Amino acid sequence: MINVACAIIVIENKILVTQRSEKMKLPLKWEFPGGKLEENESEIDCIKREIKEEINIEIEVLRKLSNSIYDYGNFKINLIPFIAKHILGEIILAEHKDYKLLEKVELLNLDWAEADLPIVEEFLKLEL
Ligand SMILES: Nc1nc2c([nH]c(=O)n2[C@H]2C[C@H](O)[C@@H](COP(=O)(O)OP(=O)(O)OP(=O)(O)O)O2)c(=O)[nH]1
Repeated sequence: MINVACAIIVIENKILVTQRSEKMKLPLKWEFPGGKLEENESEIDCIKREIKEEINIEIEVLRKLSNSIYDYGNFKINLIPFIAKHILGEIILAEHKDYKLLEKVELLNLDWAEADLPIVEEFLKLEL
């Protein structure tokens, strides 16, 4: 099982979502940006590092949501979600095809990576 941290990043009351590129696994699916934990790396360090690497911004982590464990068949993932806020920097995509800043209700309309669906649902139930 691979451990992947991801971040629901709030920027001026909108939620940042990113689209995987054609070349990545799960091509063109929407996700919360993030990536795999490295050896001996904390979940928080991982998500801050991945967000800086992938979308060029610095975040402050606010809280953790429930992990989502999902079996894609050829690999199994433990997806570790955090809510975070944007602190510094402009969005520059290093790997993703696209991004959107959406209202909460708009999150339901995306073609999500399957593992993200329970996270989207938990997030939508929160007061924010
Ligand atoms: N970053 C991120 N990955 C997710 C989410 N949901 C989901 O199923 N995944 C999957 C897609 C990837 O297989 C894995 C994250 O790995 P990654 O983005 O660091 O690496 P990758 O698969 O693109 O690259 P690689 O395995 O080919 O080296 O987790 C999500 O919300 N965010």
